[in-house]
Amino acid sequence: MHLLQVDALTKRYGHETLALNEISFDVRPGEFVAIIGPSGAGKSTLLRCLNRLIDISSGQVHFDGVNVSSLRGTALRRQRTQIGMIFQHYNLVNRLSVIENVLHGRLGYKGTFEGILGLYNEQEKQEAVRIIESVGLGEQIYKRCDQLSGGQKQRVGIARALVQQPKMLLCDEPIASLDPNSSKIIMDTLREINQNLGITVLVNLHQVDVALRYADRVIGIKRGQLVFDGDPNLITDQQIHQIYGSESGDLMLNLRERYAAA
Ligand SMILES: Nc1ncnc2c1ncn2[C@@H]1O[C@H](COP(=O)(O)OP(=O)(O)OP(=O)(O)O)[C@@H](O)[C@H]1O
Repeated sequence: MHLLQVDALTKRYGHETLALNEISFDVRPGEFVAIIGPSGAGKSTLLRCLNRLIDISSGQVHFDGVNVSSLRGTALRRQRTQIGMIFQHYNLVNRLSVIENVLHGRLGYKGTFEGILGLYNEQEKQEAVRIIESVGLGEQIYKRCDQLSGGQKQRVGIARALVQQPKMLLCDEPIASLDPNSSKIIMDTLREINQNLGITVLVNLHQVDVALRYADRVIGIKRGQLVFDGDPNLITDQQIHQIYGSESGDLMLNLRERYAAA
């Protein structure tokens, strides 16, 4: 049984740009999948199509047995509670506290009235505190988000996604704005969530070495097409070259240096 089934997914922006060209793949529950590819390959577009932040031009996406390709209104909102989203630039409300931002993850479960008034029940608040503590932000619960470091902000983003009680996390370049130390904390946190809570993770990454280190499976995208789908241990220099083209020379050198140092 697959959690996610993507069939011939195509996305055009206007008449000019074919951002995704008939992409097909399936994801089983509990997989940790890294999506790699050069800038402009279509990685962000892919994640945004999967939870319908943007409309699909053609093809189909099934999530947990539901065809999400054509969902609208309440049905789409309900569907989105099942999928947590984590962004490169965190998408937090900076003037609000950590717990207020995290509770925003519950909005998909609320009616408009409750949502506008920010009405959360005691159980939701306790669960939010527990999750904030679990990502190591116990001392920052009432701090405004503009007083946090980038790595801490991203942990708020992860906590906000987790209070949704999602079946899958979609992470769009979650470490692209972070230093190596914070990046490691975020990737370790995502791996723990995957392994301990069984939540399926799809993560877009620029850094091939990080993808190879953390993922069970790598999907390579180039100019909107799927050009690799498999075990990260089996990816060859030639395949990295195929995905990254002329950028791959430095990449492969970096990879070899890193593995030699490990
Ligand atoms: N809103 C948009 N309107 C028009 N074209 C877009 C839009 N968003 C993305 N594109 C185009 O679609 C293609 C895929 O972009 P996308 O952002 O999905 O790639 P990416 O692999 O995530 O790149 P990066 O790693 O640089 O974020 C690019 O050609 C981009 O210019």
